[in-house]
Amino acid sequence: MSVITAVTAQNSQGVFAVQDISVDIIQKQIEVIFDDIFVDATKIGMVSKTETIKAIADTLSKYKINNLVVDPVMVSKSGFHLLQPDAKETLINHLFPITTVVTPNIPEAEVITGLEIQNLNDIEKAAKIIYKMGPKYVLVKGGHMEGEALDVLYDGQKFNYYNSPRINSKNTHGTGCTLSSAIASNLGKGLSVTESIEKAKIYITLAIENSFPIGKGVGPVHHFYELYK
Ligand SMILES: Nc1ncnc2c1ncn2[C@@H]1O[C@H](COP(=O)(O)OP(=O)(O)O)[C@@H](O)[C@H]1O
Ligand SMILES: Cc1ncc(COP(=O)(O)O)c(N)n1
Repeated sequence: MSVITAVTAQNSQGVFAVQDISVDIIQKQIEVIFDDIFVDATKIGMVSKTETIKAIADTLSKYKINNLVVDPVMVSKSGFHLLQPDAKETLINHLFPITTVVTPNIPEAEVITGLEIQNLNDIEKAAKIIYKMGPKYVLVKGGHMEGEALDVLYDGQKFNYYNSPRINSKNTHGTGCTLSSAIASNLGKGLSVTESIEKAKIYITLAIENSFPIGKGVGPVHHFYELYK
């Protein structure tokens, strides 16, 4: 089930316009879903602005939500600010405390923590700081680093590492969105957080390997059910 929080005009070359959906309709979309169908897991992606985030957090708080994955989407691959800068604090204060797994990429982890991230040690430092903001697990994704695509999970006590070779492809539009959705789906099926991430990492790696060059810019990753065994 989907709740539309904003409509974007975007293609492989960039994001050209955003229209936010009004708060009343966002709240109603959440209510009619949760009042009707049991929700095993929820994933939140682009949330755009303060009012939207507050509406989501307030409405979700009326329900007993399980397995909330928050992808703190801030800037698209093409450089468009998908989260208004003044909404960052609201995202941290209102959503992080109810989050099961938060999945920042490196630039997002830098904005959230104020740290400059250049190596694994910095990633681990950032994960510890973000953990203190309330989520049960922090997964810092390594797509924006050099070398292997290494994602680092922190659970408040120890780190787990999810590694894959870096695939030489320019078609990586939506890699983070895909990974967080796959993690949420796995949690909804009842897998543990670590198993969910392990399987999601395999899924995104195959989806990038099978991505295709449509459009003039950054093409999409490729999803098909056979990948997801
Ligand atoms: N070129 C690549 N090769 C292999 N894995 C990648 C590549 N780029 C990103 N990934 C993986 O895709 C997932 C999303 O990461 P990332 O691209 O950092 O997120 P975002 O889309 O939020 O910027 C992570 O598991 C990351 O390791
Ligand atoms: C609605 C929406 N959510 C997220 C992204 C980020 O994805 P990417 O960084 O691959 O452009 C996007 N472009 N659009």
